[in-house]
Amino acid sequence: MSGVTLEARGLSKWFGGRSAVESVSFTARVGEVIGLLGPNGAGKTTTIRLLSTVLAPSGGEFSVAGVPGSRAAEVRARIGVLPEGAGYPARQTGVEYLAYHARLFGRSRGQAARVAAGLVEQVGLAGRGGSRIGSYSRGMRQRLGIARALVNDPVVVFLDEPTSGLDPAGQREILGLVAAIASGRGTTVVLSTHTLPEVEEICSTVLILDKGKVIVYDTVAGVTEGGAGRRIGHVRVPPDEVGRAGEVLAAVPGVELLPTDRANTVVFAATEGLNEALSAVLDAGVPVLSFDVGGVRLNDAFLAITGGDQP
Ligand SMILES: Nc1ncnc2c1ncn2[C@@H]1O[C@H](COP(=O)(O)OP(=O)(O)OP(=O)(O)O)[C@@H](O)[C@H]1O
Repeated sequence: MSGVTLEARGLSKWFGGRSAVESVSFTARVGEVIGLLGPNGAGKTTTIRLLSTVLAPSGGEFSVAGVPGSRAAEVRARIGVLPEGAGYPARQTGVEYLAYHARLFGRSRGQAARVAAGLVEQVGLAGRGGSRIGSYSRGMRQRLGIARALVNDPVVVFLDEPTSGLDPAGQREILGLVAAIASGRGTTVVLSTHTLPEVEEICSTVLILDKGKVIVYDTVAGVTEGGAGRRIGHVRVPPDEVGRAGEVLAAVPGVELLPTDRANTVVFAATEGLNEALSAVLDAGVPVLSFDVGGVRLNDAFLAITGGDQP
C-alpha cells in the first residue's frame, strides 16, 4: 500500500530460552506517530532495537521504506534513533555535535553545517546552538537528541521514552516537537512511552505490548471507544456509594463495568441506552454527583486490557 514506511511481520527475539518479543506485526505510514506502550519489561526497547538493526531478530522480518531489515546499513541510512538515556559530550556545542553526526552520514563540511543550523532552529535550540551541551537543561538535551536523530533526514525515527525525567512543561515541548516533525517533515515516529496521555495526545496509532506480545494494535480512537456501537458512561458518586453503583450498573442488561483509576467514579460501557443505566442508578437511590458520556481514557482501556499492570 502506498505511503508505507515501516512494516514488521512476526518479529521475534529470544534471549537464551526466553522470548522478549514475540511475533510483533504492524505497518506504519508517512507522518504517522505510533505509540509503543506497555508495562516494564513488555519488550518496547527490544522492539526498537530490532527495528533499528541494533539487534538481529530471532524470527520474522521488517522493512523500512521497502528496504528489508537484513540490509542493515541501508536501513540505518533511513532511520534515526533517540535511545533511552542517551549521553552527550559536555564540551561540544549543540551545533558542533549535530554537524559531527551529519558528517558521519557522509555530508560535506558545508552541508553538515547547514543541516546542523537548520536542525537547532527546528528543535527550538537556535539561541543556544553555540553553547556547550554541558550547560543544557535536560529538556534541551532531549531536543538535541531528537535533532541528532534527524541529521540523515530519516524516513522513520524511533524515540525511546523521550519525555522521561522532564517536568510537565518540558514534556509538552517535546510532544509538540514530535508532532511537528511528523506533520511537517512527514517522518514516521515510533514513540515508546510509559505516559498514556502522551499517546492520546499525539499518536494516531497505538501498539500495546505485554510480555513481548502485541495485545492491542489499533487507532487511539479505536482503543478508547472500545469497539463499535459501545458508548461509555462515567458516573461519579459519593465514596461510600461506589460499590452499590457498580452493582446496580452491572445488573443492567448490555452494561459492562470498566476498570478506572479515577476516584469515586464508575465507568461503564453500554451497548443499549446509557439513560437506562443512569436511571437504574438513580432508581436505586444512589446520589449521582456527575454523569458524563464520552470515550474511555486510554489509561482505563489499558487497565482493562492488561488486567491492571500499569505501563
Ligand atoms: N540483552 C538482554 N539479555 C537478556 N534479556 C533481555 C535483554 N534485553 C532485554 N531482555 C529482557 O527482555 C524483556 C523485554 O525487555 P525490554 O527492555 O525490551 O522491555 P521494555 O518494555 O522496554 O521495558 P521498560 O519499560 O522497563 O524499559 C525483559 O524481560 C528483559 O529482561
